[in-house]
Amino acid sequence: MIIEPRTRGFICTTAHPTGCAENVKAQIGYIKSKGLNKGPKKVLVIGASTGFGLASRITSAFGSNASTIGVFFEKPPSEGRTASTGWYNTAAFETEAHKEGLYAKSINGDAFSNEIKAKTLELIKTDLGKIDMVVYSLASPVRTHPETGVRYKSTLKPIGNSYTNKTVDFHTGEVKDITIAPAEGDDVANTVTVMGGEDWQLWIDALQEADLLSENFKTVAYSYIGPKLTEPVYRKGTIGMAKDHLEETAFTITESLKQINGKAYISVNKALVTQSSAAIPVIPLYISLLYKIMKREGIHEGCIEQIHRLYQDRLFLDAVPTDEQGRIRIDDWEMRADVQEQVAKLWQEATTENLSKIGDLEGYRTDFFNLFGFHVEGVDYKEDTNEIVRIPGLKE
Ligand SMILES: NC(=O)c1ccc[n+]([C@@H]2O[C@H](COP(=O)([O-])OP(=O)(O)OC[C@H]3O[C@@H](n4cnc5c(N)ncnc54)[C@H](O)[C@@H]3O)[C@@H](O)[C@H]2O)c1
Repeated sequence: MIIEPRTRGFICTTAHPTGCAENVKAQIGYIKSKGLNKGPKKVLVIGASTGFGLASRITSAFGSNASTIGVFFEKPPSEGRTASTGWYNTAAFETEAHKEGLYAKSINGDAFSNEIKAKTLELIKTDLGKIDMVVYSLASPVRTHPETGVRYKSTLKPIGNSYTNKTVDFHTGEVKDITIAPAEGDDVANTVTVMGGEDWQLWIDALQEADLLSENFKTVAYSYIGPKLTEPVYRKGTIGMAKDHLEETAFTITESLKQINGKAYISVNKALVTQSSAAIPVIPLYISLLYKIMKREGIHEGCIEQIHRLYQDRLFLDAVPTDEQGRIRIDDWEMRADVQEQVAKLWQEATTENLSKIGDLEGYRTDFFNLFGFHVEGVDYKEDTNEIVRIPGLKE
């Protein structure tokens, strides 16, 4: 079929297999060209099909020849309907990994559930024995609690007062004010339940109880801080409370891993266009201004560059550099004072009329369509494309 982007706000309901495969190959090419001095050997990536999780899987496999198991929640294709983007990404990743003789298998389902945890543990036990790293890179708006069956929804709201600021509709380029009402009722608690650290801890506890973690095991989860500008809706909002909880959980997990000399890390990553960040009001405008400055300064990175730097210059050094709260910082270039000063200045100036000049709206849009395999250079979108693609190592 001829596959075209079908967007609804920040969602795209179609994905292009060839475009997704080209994206994955480009990320693999980047890692191969850079190499890694040191890396993991047997890795479980939870949230492995898009964004930072996919980049972590690629960096592990093609940087240090790691065997990888990926867990994710993606929609398979059916006749006349494309799969979701993470499905095609994974199919391409596994095809490339298998060509090089690398072990790569995947599990598609709800990572929050006991069933998917049990299935993953079984696969590790049978195929890998013990693993030396878990990357926890889930981003989800909902979580069904495995014990109670209650379904919690996360929100992206300020706490205390409503928040008004500029935002952009990145499809039309219209810059306008948006007001977001403050959290109410159980919004904070629910968001912490979905995006906090409880599920990360449950995974590590289950793996440890099953004796599947090797000596000096590492686990890393991803967090975000961002500038003052977005604080009310991000770091001091409902999602920020969840990130606080996730960050505290790193200490609890490290404590529980003492016997095997294991350690849990938080890596604070840069703001990037992913399916998750596109959903957060205000952030797309911030990212389009940030991209403009970081590209001009020659310090722009995507997910793959970020994760390569995380492995090469942080996580696998003998002494892992962290901030005073024990977090790894690969948002260091985003947070540079000169970068933030320039973004804050542009923020004041940004209007519908000037955004395409003073910001990188085009870069934002390209990245957004690229997420789904569209607007990828070299892909012939007029060509008839088979939407039915198999993931070779998918565990049914
Ligand atoms: N995008 C950013 O700007 C940014 C910046 C810093 C930190 N982070 C953090 O990085 C992490 C990953 O975010 P991302 O932006 O790469 O997101 P993403 O949307 O690209 O990836 C989310 C992944 O989680 C999987 N997933 C979602 N729900 C699931 C479920 N119930 N069961 C199994 N898998 C499920 C998806 O299949 C996908 O693989 C998040 O913790 C996010 O807060 C993101």
